[in-house]
Amino acid sequence: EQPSAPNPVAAPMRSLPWGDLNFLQTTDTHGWQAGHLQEAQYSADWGDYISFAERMREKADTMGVDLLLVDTGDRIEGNGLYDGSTPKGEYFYDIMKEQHIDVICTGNHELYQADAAAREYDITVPNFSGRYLASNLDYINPETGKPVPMAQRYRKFTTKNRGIRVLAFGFLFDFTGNANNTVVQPVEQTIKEDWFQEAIREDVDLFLIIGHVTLRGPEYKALYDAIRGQKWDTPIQFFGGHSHIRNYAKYDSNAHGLQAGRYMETIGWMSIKGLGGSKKVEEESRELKTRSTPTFKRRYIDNNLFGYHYHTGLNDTTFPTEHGKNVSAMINDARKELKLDHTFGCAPKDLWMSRAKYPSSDSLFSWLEKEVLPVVVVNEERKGVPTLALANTGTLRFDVFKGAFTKDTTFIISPFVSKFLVIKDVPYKSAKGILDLLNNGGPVFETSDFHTSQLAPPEQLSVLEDITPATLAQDHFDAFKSQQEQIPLISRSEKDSPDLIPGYTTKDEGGSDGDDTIHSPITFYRVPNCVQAPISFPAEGDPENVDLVFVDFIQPWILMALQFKGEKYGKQDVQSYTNSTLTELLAGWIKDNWSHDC
Ligand SMILES: Nc1ccn([C@@H]2O[C@H](COP(=O)(O)O)[C@@H](O)[C@H]2O)c(=O)n1
Repeated sequence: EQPSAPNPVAAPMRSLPWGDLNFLQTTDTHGWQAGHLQEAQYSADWGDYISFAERMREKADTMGVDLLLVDTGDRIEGNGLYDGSTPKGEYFYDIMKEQHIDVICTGNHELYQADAAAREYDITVPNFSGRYLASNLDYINPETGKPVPMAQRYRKFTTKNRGIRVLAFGFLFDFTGNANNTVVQPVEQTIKEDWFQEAIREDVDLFLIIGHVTLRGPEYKALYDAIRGQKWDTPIQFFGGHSHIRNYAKYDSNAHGLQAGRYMETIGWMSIKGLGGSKKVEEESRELKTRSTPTFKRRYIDNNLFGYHYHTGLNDTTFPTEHGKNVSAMINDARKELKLDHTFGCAPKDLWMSRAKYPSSDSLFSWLEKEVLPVVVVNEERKGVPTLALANTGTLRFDVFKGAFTKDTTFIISPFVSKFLVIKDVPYKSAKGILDLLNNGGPVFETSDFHTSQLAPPEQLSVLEDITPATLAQDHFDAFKSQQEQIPLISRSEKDSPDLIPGYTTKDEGGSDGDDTIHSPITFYRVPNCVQAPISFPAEGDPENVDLVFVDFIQPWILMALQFKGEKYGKQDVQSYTNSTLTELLAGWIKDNWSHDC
């Protein structure tokens, strides 16, 4: 743990089911390798995760089973540990590489910026040489201008203890927002290629598909169909990512998928019992002959030391490995060098992305729209011109907690290098309808690559309905009726069971027993795709024209919406509005408005 991390709190736990082949998964860690320094239940760091993996490997060796680690991308953008240096990731890549990851792939965030994609190719791929897979991704060699595979397309290997023959692929969803030094081939095209068709005809005990892909997205459906077209019953294990949720999919009795959340909150655990393999012990071989299909089990591990001790059966003294401790020290040194604890001000209260309703005084997006945008969206040359300022809600990435607002917090909230752009003097009659179009979509966006869901926080890709106190109460009632595991714990006296900590209460295709820690549930309110602030509007009546100002990420949607409104604007009409990034503007706002000590 980092020195300033809060101590984990004891909670009722579920143990990890072991199989012949076991996995630990990270995904969408977004630079949170220092762990959560304001949330005790996610307070373990990358060093602790290294100790955990090493202790679990020792356990696996003792049991004669195998343990593999996978990471499914989006390792960068979202935390000062990556975003706080120039160039970005100065300390990050060295920290990341200390974990022995067996199969690793790329996420969309590694590809938004050309410099990040180049670092991925030059640093991360060699750091995980032979284990980094890029089944549908090419890098444009800057010297030749020609595409080369980002990394090897697939990997075939045999596990150490059980001799299980694994064929692994590493995919990225059909992403189109990448910088022009990479080429993402749609998965549906890749599966037609000769190398892929030959690979899926190989005789193996398990197909392992890791990807920065949502479990129920069309890409995994295509991959599943392609493999099942050749091998009707070879077990397939999928690992997914991208939508930031804990999730599980059962494609058939022999093909399952796991997705391990986001931001180093969750370590995914997957175990498969009954796989073929050349090194089975005698009695188990007999048992396996009678077993028709393997069994798949999953857990979502809260990333904290209480859980790590619980799952390894070790304690403060016996748990940490030298390697893990050294990596925790590396992270602490990097944080100090980057001055991530430097305080800009003190947040007077919690502001929530999705735990509070929008609009409301506790909503992060109401704060952005009402307090921040009207102050930071300024261009001296356009002073006094009526302006509509728009930002997508996906541009903010995490809650603000009451207390110190540090350099780290600015990147946690707003990691992107997005600046504001302007289209000047847009007729107000057209400009005023843009927000509604972006929020309510409609046919104009359905026919393009620009689905408006890309504007909102990724969690909303999968959480399609509000989770309110009323729905939670109903769930609790339903669970009670069907005698679910959690209920007796919630209703026991404090003496028997500690107060439950609010956190994940996952319901997925595996049921409602996936979380390793039993939590009390939290609310989730969906938010609009974009918010808007009117600035310098006349006291009465509507302006004739407005400056339409927006974060650069949403430019394609803005141009499309304007066209729909009958306005003929193109890229040539878009100009720069601010020199500073939203992150820098936010930091300035905090200094000016919340500058007192906590
Ligand atoms: N410059 C950017 C880049 C991304 N976003 C938002 O993030 C979403 C993707 O996040 P994942 O972690 O799921 O990959 C994207 O859809 C945008 O909402 C942004 O706002 N600005």
